Amino acid sequence: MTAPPSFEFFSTELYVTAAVLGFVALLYSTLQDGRKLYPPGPLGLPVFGMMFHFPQNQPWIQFREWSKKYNSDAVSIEVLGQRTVVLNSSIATQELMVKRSAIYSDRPALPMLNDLLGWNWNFAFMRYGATWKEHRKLFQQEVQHSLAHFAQPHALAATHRLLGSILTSPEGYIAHLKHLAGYFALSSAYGLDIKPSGDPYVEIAEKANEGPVKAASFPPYLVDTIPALKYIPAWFPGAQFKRDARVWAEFAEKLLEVPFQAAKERYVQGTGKPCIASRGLEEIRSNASAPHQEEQELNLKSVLGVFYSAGVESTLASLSTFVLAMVLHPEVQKTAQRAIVEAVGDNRLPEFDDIQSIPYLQALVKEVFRWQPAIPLAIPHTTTADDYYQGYFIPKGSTVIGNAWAILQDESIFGEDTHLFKPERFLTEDGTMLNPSVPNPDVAFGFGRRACPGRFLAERLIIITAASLLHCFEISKVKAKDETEISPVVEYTTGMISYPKPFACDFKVRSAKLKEIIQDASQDVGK
Ligand code: HEM
Repeated sequence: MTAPPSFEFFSTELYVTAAVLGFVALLYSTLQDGRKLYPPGPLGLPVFGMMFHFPQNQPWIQFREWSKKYNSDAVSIEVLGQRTVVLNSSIATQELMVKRSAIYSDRPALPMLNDLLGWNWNFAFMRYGATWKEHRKLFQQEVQHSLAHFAQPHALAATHRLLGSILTSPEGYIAHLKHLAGYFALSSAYGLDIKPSGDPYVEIAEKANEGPVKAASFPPYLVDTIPALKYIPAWFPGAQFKRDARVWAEFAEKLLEVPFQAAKERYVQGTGKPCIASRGLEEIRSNASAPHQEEQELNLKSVLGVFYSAGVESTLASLSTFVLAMVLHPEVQKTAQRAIVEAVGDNRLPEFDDIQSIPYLQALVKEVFRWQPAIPLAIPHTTTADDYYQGYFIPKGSTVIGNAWAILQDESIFGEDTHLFKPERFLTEDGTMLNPSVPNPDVAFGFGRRACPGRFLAERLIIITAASLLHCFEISKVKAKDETEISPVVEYTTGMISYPKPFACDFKVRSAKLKEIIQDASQDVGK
């Protein structure tokens, strides 16, 4: 992971340009909006607003603090005339991002990402409109079909390879978890069997991913606040962002093309595995008389291109949180292991049909999503019309952020001690069933019409991975030379995706029999 961008990228010349443009924008918006009352929040400097005081480290925490300080679940700040509204309660996100989703579902224009990095084919960052609707519909339709037919075998294969890798080199567990997520994305989308290391498709996808990770982080690139900056030439002092963009754009194009062409070739030769690409291509071919064949293929290619970029890092962050929670809470681990062994026995690996009968495991995975959401502020939405919330004015074009982290910490929703990891909060008092009166941690997957459409794929992969790791291994703290245990600290990174900071832990296989079963299962993957 590369560090999030900072305003230090920019030279004095750019700041002066920014200040002039910002002043004009501010004057314009002030004249337009008159004396309307915005959601409260810190004012910052004249013209620049909060540009130099945008919270840099884990802004979700600061946003909740402001919400308390200003006694309002909606708070807002302005940067160079652009208003950002942060919603810190479930009531506010339900009211605005869900009930009024017709006007809260746009994305910011993101010129850095969409224009300079060439990610405009990715519907996760598209403006709300006909093309976004078409791509999202196709994505959902393909995911649904995949869930019913082939996602589970792909997820099991990825999990078995993970178990084998952890058995061989437990210290590399983060790389193995990432490989699991990448394997699942590329095999279910394109039918590709990626190599355990040095895979060329993964290299392309990883390089391409650096672009959105940087461009979608907080604080935003200056060019996203002042789109006119995208026209300055790459040689201009301070225009490092344009030079970076050129490199990343090349990989965004490769991510779109290279795996798709590989899947198409296999499909044409009849050698492809069941996957979304082969099914989509088959559907296009079987409708040969329908118009716009090329456009349909382009849509399929674009939708497939989203799988790796949208799914891998968020899955990795959630699974890393799972491992951290298991290391810190051996008692939770033991309870889950007992429940899994009771359902699965000791002579085989867990399968999807086992999951329904293990409510404790289901509660545990919900708690992973709740305790430390992988994307604490989701992805920003934008409004397409003026609106009011509790008397406050939210102008058209405002950036709207749902503070998922704050909502998932709300004790009035999830019970007491929400800062603690306690799967029991999702269970009935006797611990035998999921408690229907405690809501799912849905907001970990975003809000309204833009909520994560890959959620059910991600949940299946994560729950079978958690079940398999717990069934096969004891996950524990590492020991120092003097035999004392080293307890990891709960510390998270800043950025659109938030990961636990790296920590060491140990995986010990639970029996010789399981070791054999893992070796057999992992050898079969990719054959
Ligand atoms: C634990 C794993 C995951 C988490 C926590 C997660 C979370 C999220 C969140 C918070 C958003 C933003 C929603 C919003 O704007 O309100 C999102 C969007 C999205 N996610 Fe996921 N996601 C995960 C896995 C996946 C996977 C595996 C895929 C694909 C297979 C995927 C595809 C997408 C797409 C395409 C969008 C953009 C939707 C749109 O703009 O219409 N996600 N996800």
